[in-house]
Amino acid sequence: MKKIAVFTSGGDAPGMNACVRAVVRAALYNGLEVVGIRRGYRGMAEADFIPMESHSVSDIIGKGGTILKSARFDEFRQKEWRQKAYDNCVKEGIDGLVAIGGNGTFTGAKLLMEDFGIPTIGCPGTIDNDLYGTDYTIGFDTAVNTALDAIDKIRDTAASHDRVFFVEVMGRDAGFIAMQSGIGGGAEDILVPEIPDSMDNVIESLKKGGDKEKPSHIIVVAEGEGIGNAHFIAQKAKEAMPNLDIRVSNLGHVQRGGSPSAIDRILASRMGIAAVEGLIDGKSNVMAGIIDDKVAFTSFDDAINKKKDLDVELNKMVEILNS
Ligand SMILES: Nc1ncnc2c1ncn2[C@@H]1O[C@H](COP(=O)(O)OP(=O)(O)O)[C@@H](O)[C@H]1O
Ligand SMILES: O=P(O)(O)OC[C@H]1O[C@](O)(COP(=O)(O)O)[C@@H](O)[C@@H]1O
Repeated sequence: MKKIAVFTSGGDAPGMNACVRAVVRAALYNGLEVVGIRRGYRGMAEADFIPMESHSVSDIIGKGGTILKSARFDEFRQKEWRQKAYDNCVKEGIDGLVAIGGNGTFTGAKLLMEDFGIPTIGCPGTIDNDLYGTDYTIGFDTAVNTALDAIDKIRDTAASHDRVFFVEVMGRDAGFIAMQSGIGGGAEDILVPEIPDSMDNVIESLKKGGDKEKPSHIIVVAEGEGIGNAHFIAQKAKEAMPNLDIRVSNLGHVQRGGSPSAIDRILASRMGIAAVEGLIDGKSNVMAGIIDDKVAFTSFDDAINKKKDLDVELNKMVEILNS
């Protein structure tokens, strides 16, 4: 192996830059040439390559977003676009890839590998933490802390006005951010897609709040919650309990930005180095994750298809901590 490429794709997650830096520096350390591909698979199909030197990644470890930019590029589902991407990689002399992203990014990488045999290792980059084969994904810890900071601030105003707040956090299909930020923020209730909920349960929880002379109430709602989004749930709650002063706050994309936490910087650096060392060792079609604080490689198939379970028992804590 002589020359590898690194790219970020799908969403962006705080810590992706730390991962790009680790990949570049680990490649150079091991005597490999390295290029960056801008805007993920779009850049691969459009030959948007930039040579990376050690200084190219100076001063990015603490920066949010991704210097390589990210893109959602649905055309990559078609083989003709993957062919173009592969041809560009061959022209550029690339013989290994490090893909930083989530499920979709790994699906694209797996198809590229199956179609053309280009060795690829993935690093899990998504704030949602919903990837099998790693205890935590790059960006999750920072996103939880961002959500927590917002919940603390919402608590101040909720308490002053005796209000009920439904706070929606990200997590398209998973409740990891909701569970951790909800517990850390002292939420009275947490609604996640992994636990079947009903409006009756929500209303019961709101009534309990009233009984305890604790009229301010924070309910954290994961984006993928089965009942509906925070606005819908708030509207139903208002219909059932018109006397409550209810507000909704959707934290949105602020959760994807900002300087990565120490945990994310270190996680991303470990994963980036592991990906390069994995390629050098002849590994491919795998994701470099960290399980029980040790590097672990998991096949793209498993990372994509197996579901990482949220520990639903954590929800029991919410009941105990609100008694
Ligand atoms: N089924 C697929 N086949 C080929 N490429 C895919 C597929 N799914 C996703 N991709 C590529 O990966 C990119 C990132 O996927 P996406 O689901 O948006 O984000 P993430 O990687 O964070 O899950 C897509 O924009 C597309 O270029
Ligand atoms: O605005 P976008 O880019 O479509 O992303 C929104 C999505 O990004 C996420 O934060 C994470 O998505 P990725 O797994 O693609 O990184 C989801 O929770 C959310 O639904």
